[in-house]
Amino acid sequence: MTSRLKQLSEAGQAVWLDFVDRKFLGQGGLRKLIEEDGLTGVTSNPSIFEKAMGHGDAYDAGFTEFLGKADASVVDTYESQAIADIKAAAADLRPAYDRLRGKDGYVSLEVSPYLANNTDATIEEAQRLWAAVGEPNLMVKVPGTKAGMPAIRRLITDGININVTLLFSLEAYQALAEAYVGGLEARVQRGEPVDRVASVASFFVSRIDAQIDKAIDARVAAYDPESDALKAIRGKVAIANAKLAYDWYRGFIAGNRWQALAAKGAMPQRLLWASTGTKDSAYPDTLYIDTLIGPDTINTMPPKTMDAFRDHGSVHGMLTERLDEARHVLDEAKRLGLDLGGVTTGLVDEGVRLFADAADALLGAVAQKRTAFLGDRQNGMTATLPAGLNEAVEKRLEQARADVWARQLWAGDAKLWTGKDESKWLGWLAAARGQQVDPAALKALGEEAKRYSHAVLLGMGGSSLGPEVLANILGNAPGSPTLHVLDTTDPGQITTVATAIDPADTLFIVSSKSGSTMEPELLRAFFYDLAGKDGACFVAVTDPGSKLEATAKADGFAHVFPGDPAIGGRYSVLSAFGMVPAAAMGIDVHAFYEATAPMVFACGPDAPAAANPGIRLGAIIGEAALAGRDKLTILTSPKLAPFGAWLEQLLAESTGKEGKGIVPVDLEPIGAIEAYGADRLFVHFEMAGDAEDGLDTALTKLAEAGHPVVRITVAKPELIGQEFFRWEIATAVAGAVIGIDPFDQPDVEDAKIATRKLVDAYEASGALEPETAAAEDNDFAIFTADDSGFGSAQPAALLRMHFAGLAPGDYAGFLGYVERDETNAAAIAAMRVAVRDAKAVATVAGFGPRFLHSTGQAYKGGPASGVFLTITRDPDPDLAIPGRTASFGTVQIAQARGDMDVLAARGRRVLRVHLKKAGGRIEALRAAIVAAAQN
Ligand SMILES: O=P(O)(O)OC[C@H]1O[C@](O)(CO)[C@@H](O)[C@@H]1O
Repeated sequence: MTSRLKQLSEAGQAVWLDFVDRKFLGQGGLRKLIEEDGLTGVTSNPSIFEKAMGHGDAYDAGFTEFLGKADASVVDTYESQAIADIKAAAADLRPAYDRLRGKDGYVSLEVSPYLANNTDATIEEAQRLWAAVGEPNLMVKVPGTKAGMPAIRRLITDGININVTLLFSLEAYQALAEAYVGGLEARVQRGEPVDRVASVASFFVSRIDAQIDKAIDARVAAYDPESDALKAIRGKVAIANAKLAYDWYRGFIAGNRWQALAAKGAMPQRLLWASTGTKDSAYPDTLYIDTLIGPDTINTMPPKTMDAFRDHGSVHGMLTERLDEARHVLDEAKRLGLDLGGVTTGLVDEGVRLFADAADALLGAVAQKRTAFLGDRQNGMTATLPAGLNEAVEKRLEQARADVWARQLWAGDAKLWTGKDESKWLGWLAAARGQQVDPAALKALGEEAKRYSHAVLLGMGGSSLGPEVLANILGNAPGSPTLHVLDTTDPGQITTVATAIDPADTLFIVSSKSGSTMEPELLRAFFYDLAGKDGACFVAVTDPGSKLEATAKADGFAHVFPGDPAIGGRYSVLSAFGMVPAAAMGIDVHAFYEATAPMVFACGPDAPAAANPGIRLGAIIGEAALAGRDKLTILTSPKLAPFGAWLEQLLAESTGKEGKGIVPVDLEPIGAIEAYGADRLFVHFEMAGDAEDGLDTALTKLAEAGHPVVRITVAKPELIGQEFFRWEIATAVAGAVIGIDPFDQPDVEDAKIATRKLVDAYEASGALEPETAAAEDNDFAIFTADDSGFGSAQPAALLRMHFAGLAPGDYAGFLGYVERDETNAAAIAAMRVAVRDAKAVATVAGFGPRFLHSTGQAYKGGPASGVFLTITRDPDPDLAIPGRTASFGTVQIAQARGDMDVLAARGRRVLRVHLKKAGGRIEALRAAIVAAAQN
């Protein structure tokens, strides 16, 4: 017996398959349907590909082959496989296409549903897919939205075959017919052929009944007086709607306008019945086939519906029959207030959303496959979160997916944050792909730098911390100079570097985005003098037009490398600010970007929130902060320890404002469980083969005790660039979660102003403003912001009172305006441990003025929970600044005082200890703090 499906084609209706799958195609399933059932077309959509690709392993070999050639974005990975399937289906259908001379034999591939409301993007994507598939029997599928119509007209004009999807109403269908005909007429006008441009109008059926029937059922259940009339049209509205669309089609193609095109060989835009699987089990499963048969139409069926029709479908009930009844059904629907217009409008939006949801699921699944395939080429991340936080994170990720945060972020949509000028600060996204630097210039610099044994980078905050990570984690290549980073005014530290180098054998890199930051300016003056005013061994990295650029030109610097003004300092490491020093150290910048790329792809606009490692991390740290776990505690395996200083400036300066934000806790030695309050989130970084004894067990115990623990693994040093990028995305996303602008630093400026005031006064008068200690002994002089409440207590008593104020959720900050060396670092670490263990609070530490350009923002502008101890001393020996009255030591003290004034003005609890020469200096303070914490 002839297949029942074949009988449909005999009745003039083409049978298409609404399904694609790699195995099915590979096993000849489509060819069998073509042969046995007379099938002449295939349709696909994001849901179909999600079912095919998102589950099972049928595509694993394809993914492996594609990604094995070069790493790629999530969407490119998906498309590579979708296009392969579409090409395979096109090949199977090609004999039919040739035999029917282009009248049929098509396969459809849909443009991204994310573009459904964007005409230009739809055009671009359709043209791209058309070229990528490169088969004449492809139909690019475009949603029939308002924005879709002009795109369709344009694409038809271009001669691209178009399947228009998501048509529900007669009005939309008529607008589409206008677009199609308009496109063909434009071709005729240009003298181009129209006989091989094909288009179909996919009219959705069952979804209409699903909505209308629901409304009917609700009213019947509520004993509507019209219940009988309502029941009489149940399950009939969608078919009536389709029949009238077909009736309009017949009238239209009979008209003169169409006939003129037909005379030139144009093919009518056939109606294609889609959404033909019944949604209501009370209806026959072939309802939307049996009733919609007619010449020059298509019915695309999912395999189940096709099987059902093959088994028990009936070929009767032509579309042209009982049109009066159809009109009556629609009249009745109108009379009964069933609002078909509202339903069909709503269904377009819902259809777009459903396809976007399916695309999210599909791309999420592909992202996971991609990550699994890449193995340790992409840094890993796992999170163990307490139940409440986990729930909040998953909820946030779902919101981020539905509200398209990934695409909003990459498109620079300020609405993701506070709607201010955030869109101007996203240059770091392109920079991560190597687009901000000039590779040839960097290569040349690398060669040039080989003539030096040392390189010294002079910069602050973002301009110094990234290069410092690169120097400490990657180091210089053999034959290239060793990089020293100076981000201080501390005379001892400057002297240490000045004596470690030979100025005649050193390349100096002056790095400042603004080009007006005080510290690099003073350091430049100092080293320029030291190098005998020879600009040839200096290079500058600075934003175009800065004061530093002018100085560099005037002083004959060897090169000036431009930054991108659309990148803030703390997001600048993957731009010239990180890559110039990297190149100078002999690091292969091109290879570095390649090693970073997997994370850039993984965090791309096409990776839905839950499968996007940057967004997931941002949701975790943002939600943790909202839940009071705002002390992000950084623990690392030894080789990754230098990363913390860069990370803390990124997090603190980006999020710590308006009394909100994340307080990063770096270099605090791990402690016992009891030492940690409920305000912690632990983040562990581990380089392969670098595990620290006992740390893993300690982390497991912390997680078991209910603390959130995120673990990040890095296979080798070269992959550190991935963490720069992951955390930049995460920080930007955490900003959105917390509700702040992650790209400004509103509280940094005040300390700079206060310092300048003090230094200017010094330059004018030769002395800093006098100050009176609140208490003094042989070791220390203690200064308070005001003398209220302290009376004439002894230093020890003042310290005790200061730390006694620490409550759960507070943190203690040690701000040392002393040389950043091992002795001081160890002493401060011991102070932190003593306070943490005694008070169960988090502790932070910074060396001044370095931290002023980093965590200083959060200490002043973030949560008001900091209790600070500023540590100063008179430097001995001090160091003169060329051309200035003030010495480096004076500037450093002025910075400490200026910072303390601003902290106090912001209501932060702060005390300053000035270490006296007579005492044991830092050791004496360590002992005093240990004692003060105990009481
Ligand atoms: O590169 P610049 O302009 O010298 O700024 C250095 C650092 O100072 C800050 O502006 C904070 O003071 C940081 O954001 C920045 O990274």
